[in-house]
Amino acid sequence: MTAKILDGKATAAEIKAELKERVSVLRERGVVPGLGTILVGDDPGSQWYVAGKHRDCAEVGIASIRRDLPADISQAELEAVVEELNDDPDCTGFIVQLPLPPHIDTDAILELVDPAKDADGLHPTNLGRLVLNVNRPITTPLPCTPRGVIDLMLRHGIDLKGKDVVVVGRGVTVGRAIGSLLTRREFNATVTLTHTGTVDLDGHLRRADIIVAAAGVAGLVTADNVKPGAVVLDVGVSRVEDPVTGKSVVAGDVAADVAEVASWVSPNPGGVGPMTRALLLQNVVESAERALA
Ligand SMILES: Nc1nc2c(c(=O)[nH]1)N[C@@H](CN(C=O)c1ccc(C(=O)N[C@@H](CCC(=O)O)C(=O)O)cc1)CN2
Repeated sequence: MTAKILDGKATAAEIKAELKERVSVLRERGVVPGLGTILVGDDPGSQWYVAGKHRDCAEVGIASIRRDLPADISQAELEAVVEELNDDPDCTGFIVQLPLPPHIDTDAILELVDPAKDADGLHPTNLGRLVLNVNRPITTPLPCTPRGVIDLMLRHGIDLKGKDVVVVGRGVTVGRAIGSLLTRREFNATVTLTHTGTVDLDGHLRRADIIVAAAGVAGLVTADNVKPGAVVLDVGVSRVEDPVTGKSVVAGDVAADVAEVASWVSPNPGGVGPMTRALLLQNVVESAERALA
């Protein structure tokens, strides 16, 4: 068996085309959605991700607001920038690029974001509403990566009802949030959240209909621990040394041989990453639509 590809790039392009239409409807009604980004420091990776977010905005007609700040900014100065975007009517949603420098209290910064403008869906109020299952239909932003994972499967015709989903990794942005989404009645999946303390991870993986690997451990999921015909999504990002060039390269959690046993795999890059970017835009558009309703 050779697995089919869950093409995140093509699916994200499809979502962006739909969003472009919705943005032009908003603009006709006098609303210009605007995404703000707050970037602290000069990490090249973070700069690249933020630049990508602004390119995506331009593609669909969302206005961009950038706040690029020095690495030695104080907590109080950064909080003032968050407050400024909370109060800016041109900014309908914004993100604080992570990670922040170690001297900054990240939780305090994220908590200061106006929940209605929380484009990442990571504010405690929005995560709390997700856990309480009170934002149905969607009334507050949802975390982009879990939403992207689910959309990627649904748009490839994969049925989630009654499926055994094993999530590897208990991080807030993916692992914890995806369980709250997938167990909603409209998806009706059964979710097992595994982590570094899980006994017999291989056994869990071998029983899974769907695996969402978000551990950040290169090559953690191999053909040996995947059930034939399973769907495998690779959300992991870690750095490894390329055996040929000796250079540091980005690696996913899923080994290449998984494609020999799975029915579907998401490539990495080109799978969940582009979906995360598209769902960020969708959160911004939905917030603007809600404000208008
Ligand atoms: N405030 C946030 N900070 C961070 C987030 C986030 O969602 N919100 N996630 C990551 C970085 N990130 C977005 O900010 C992000 C990372 C990677 C991709 C992506 O599309 N990756 C490509 C591969 C890129 C490569 O080759 O290096 C892919 O998967 O195809 C999108 C967004 C941490 N910070």
